[in-house]
Amino acid sequence: MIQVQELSHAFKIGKKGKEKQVPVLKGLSFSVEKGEIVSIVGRSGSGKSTLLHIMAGFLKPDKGIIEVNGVKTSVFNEAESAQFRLANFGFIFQNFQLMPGLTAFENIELPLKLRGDNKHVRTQKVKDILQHVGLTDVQKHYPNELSGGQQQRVSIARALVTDPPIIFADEPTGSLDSETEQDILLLIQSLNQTRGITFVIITHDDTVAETANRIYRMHDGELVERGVTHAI
Ligand SMILES: Nc1ncnc2c1ncn2[C@@H]1O[C@H](COP(=O)(O)OP(=O)(O)OP(=O)(O)O)[C@@H](O)[C@H]1O
Repeated sequence: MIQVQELSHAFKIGKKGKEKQVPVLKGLSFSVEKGEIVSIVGRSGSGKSTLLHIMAGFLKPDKGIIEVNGVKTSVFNEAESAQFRLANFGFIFQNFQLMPGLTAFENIELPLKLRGDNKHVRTQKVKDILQHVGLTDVQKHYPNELSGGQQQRVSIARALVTDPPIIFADEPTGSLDSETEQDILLLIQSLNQTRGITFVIITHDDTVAETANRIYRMHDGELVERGVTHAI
């Protein structure tokens, strides 16, 4: 489903004329199969977010090939990447990234508006998803009127509402207490099983990593497979 081949990326830092290259990804190759939950662990600064940004097409790599469902996305320009993202990827972030001026319902509805769905289709889809993630009762609440776990459910619902085959999650439970973390991990597993969504999860946390079918560790710019926790 996702194939990453010989991916290299370095950031330039320092003053113009005296820039230094800092290599972050060094010829990294790995793949994610359809229907898997894959987690990527590694110490802070090891390049996990850089890898996610490249896979999602936010950042162009210096070298390497990325294919998603047989489509070579690494050659896309910005507009092509944005269009591909809207159709294929959902995102979940540690700090939820909800729009503070929109209700839970409106936050979830937003990607459907961006894609041009009509009001009737939007309402139906948002209602279905609210029920699936257990938020029907708080749909009119604004983000600051929701708990952390509820806000993360809204952001998961927003990621799901366009039916993307792949969801990227960057520290999805990083701001939650351990009980709420467990709820969110169970929700991710259930969405993986009932909807067949593929998840790529970046995390520091071993409990989160172990939700995955496969764990990779970022080490010295490459990914090393750390083990299969439970095969799909
Ligand atoms: N825009 C940038 N310009 C220069 N250096 C950058 C930039 N973005 C990231 N880096 C550097 O690249 C390295 C990898 O960063 P990245 O954010 O991918 O790590 P990470 O593993 O996700 O870390 P964390 O777990 O702390 O989020 C770090 O050394 C960081 O300082």
